Amino acid sequence: MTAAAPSATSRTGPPPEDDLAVEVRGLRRRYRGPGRRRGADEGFEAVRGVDLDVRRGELLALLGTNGAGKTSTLEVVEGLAPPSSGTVRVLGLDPYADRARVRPRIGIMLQEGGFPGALTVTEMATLWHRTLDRPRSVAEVLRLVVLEHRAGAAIESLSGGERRRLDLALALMGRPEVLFLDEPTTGLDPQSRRTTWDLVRGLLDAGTTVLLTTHHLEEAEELADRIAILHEGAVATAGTLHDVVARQPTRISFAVDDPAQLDTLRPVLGAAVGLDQQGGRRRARLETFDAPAALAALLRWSEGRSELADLTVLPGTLEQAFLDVARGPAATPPPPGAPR
Ligand SMILES: Nc1ncnc2c1ncn2[C@@H]1O[C@H](COP(=O)(O)OP(=O)(O)OP(=O)(O)O)[C@@H](O)[C@H]1O
Repeated sequence: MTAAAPSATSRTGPPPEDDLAVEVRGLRRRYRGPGRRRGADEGFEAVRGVDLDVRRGELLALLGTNGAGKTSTLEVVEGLAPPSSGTVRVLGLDPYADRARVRPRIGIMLQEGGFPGALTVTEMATLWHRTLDRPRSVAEVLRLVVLEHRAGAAIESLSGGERRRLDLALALMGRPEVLFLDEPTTGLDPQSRRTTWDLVRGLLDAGTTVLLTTHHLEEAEELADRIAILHEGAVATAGTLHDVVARQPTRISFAVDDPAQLDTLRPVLGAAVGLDQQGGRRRARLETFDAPAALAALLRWSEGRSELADLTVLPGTLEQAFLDVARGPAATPPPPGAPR
């Protein structure tokens, strides 16, 4: 992670504009009302200068801590609210000012569908069908989200996961070019989640662009072409899964019986080696961006010694990257190559 605020635009320079389905530049969104500081009345700025690109046909996963500003960002991109400042383009158009032209080309799955509970699934889907230009049939979307068996059920009788799938069915009924999914698999069991992932993969294969928010890191790992992690209204880190994970160190640990031996290890490694207690045994721990070199040095050092038992090597993970963002800038590791 760099000191300058990163953006979710490409690291190799911005793609050509006509390649972008969604383009967000310097987006800010302030809610009116009392501020959070005592006596302040300036409202609350939930989105503080976000840049995002979503190329046609790709899936960008927007991750972030609770309250990071994902939904606030998404609502502006969907054209449901104007930005306080900055610009947003969806399919080359302003989604708020040009919403009559943008709306028929996008699909939106909100966090809360808010459907009338007394209607049946089919009645709701049929109502929605009538509002669209060239929709998929009701039967097709219910089949896609595996909800045909609940077609005659009242919405109020659906389980949480079934309601999420109805939300998704309606979002993709209009054959959207760009699909916005706000936490699409929250409340879904592991099997239904996988079915939804397969459905999203199928839509991507057919050329649909997807901007998705999720708290399931595995979902981002499975589906995303690129990832952006938001924290306190700004993009904290972004890139492909590989880019984001490569900014995390590999963590190496091993059991030690005689901590005094580590005094000879530190100069060899040129890295800090910590010591803690786990499972009744002392473990040495170190972090490195050059795991092969550190492991080679460790093996050389361990020759002729009893140390280096129970060696574990954990490469960086998306979870680590997320926790790193959540802990804030003070905990941010230096970029690869930097001395530790
Ligand atoms: N209408 C509103 N008025 C004032 N503050 C709001 C309003 N809506 C959201 N906020 C605040 O803006 C911040 C960002 O909220 P937002 O819902 O965008 O976050 P999020 O990243 O989607 O969070 P979560 O992961 O918890 O769903 C939060 O602190 C929230 O309390």
